[in-house]
Amino acid sequence: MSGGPRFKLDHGAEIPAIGLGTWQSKAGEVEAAVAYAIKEAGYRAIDCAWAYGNEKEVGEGIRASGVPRSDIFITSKLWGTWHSRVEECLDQTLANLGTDYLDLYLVHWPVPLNPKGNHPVFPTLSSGKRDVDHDWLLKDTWKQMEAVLKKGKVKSIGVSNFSESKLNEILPTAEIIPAVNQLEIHIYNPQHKLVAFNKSKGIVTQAYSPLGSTNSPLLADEIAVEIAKKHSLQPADVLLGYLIAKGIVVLPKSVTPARIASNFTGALAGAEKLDTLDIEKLDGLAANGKQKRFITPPWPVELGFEHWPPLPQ
Ligand SMILES: NC(=O)C1=CN([C@@H]2O[C@H](COP(=O)(O)OP(=O)(O)OC[C@H]3O[C@@H](n4cnc5c(N)ncnc54)[C@H](OP(=O)(O)O)[C@@H]3O)[C@@H](O)[C@H]2O)C=CC1
Ligand SMILES: O=C[C@H](O)[C@@H](O)[C@@H](O)[C@H](O)C(=O)O
Repeated sequence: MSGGPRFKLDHGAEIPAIGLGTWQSKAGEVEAAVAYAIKEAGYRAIDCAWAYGNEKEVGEGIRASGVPRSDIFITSKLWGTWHSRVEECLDQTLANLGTDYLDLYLVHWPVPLNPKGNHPVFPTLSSGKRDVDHDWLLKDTWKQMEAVLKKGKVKSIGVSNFSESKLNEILPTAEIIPAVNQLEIHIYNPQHKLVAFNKSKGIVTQAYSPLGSTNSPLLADEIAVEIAKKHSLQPADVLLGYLIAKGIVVLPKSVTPARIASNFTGALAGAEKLDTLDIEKLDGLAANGKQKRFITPPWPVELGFEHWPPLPQ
């Protein structure tokens, strides 16, 4: 099976420490990227979402790899307009991907959106603000997540973009603890406290945008470059290896074959070569003036995160 190192989830399943991201991977590019990642570069995990609009092509890429479905860890995510209809959104995702189960299903954001609004993905009010369903409770979304798990349609369930306060909206009534919390985590937004909170609850942290997303300044960070030079690594290897060394799953996205391959081998090399001092230096960057988030959609509700921009007026 391989696919690199794996981390244990609380209920005993295992999750590959490296997965390929697919957000903003375009039609005409993503099938080849996914097939290459699995067949040539050694990936065994793919991170998808209903909202990315490219799940059909991702599924084609998985099949084109020739690697059996059972060897691949597929994650997808429930979008906000579906919080009150979890199984329906999941069924669309399963049909899109051409599979009858997911390895991991996540609540994409802790923000239920109006299912009868003016747009199926991003409903808005006349003010232009996103149309949030303020009457729907996250604990009821979670009940439905538990139901699809019990039905066998998904092997693990988790959340994404949940702060400690949002986790506390579901934990008291949860029968099943989220296996994973997928968050924006990288050297400029390490969220040390939230990662520790996840750990205290047995929740594995996954890092999205681990390279700093599109046009990232992280790859040129002085300290990351210095550590890369010291170990004959690329800066991307340092950014990814740093997270894996801390027990955090990384989800680098690329549609460029050379980067898909080097992110996989480089992440492993980085995790092996970085020493305690390197990790300490990288851990301290955000607190020393480099704190920055790259993914801050204009949700008109408090998410409870540190370092989140003011809500839209
Ligand atoms: N749960 C959530 O809300 C979110 C989840 N995610 C998930 O996490 C994944 C990763 O996050 P994402 O925001 O895409 O950002 P990443 O940090 O993975 O960065 C992706 C960008 O970096 C480029 N890149 C990739 N590898 C290298 C490299 N070795 N050297 C230089 N540039 C490189 C890619 O370009 P190119 O493709 O052209 O090679 C792309 O522009 C997403 O694809 C998605 O699956 C992301 C955001 C939010
Ligand atoms: O997973 C990727 C991100 O969460 C992305 O789906 C959102 O940031 C979305 O573009 C939004 O504007 O809300």
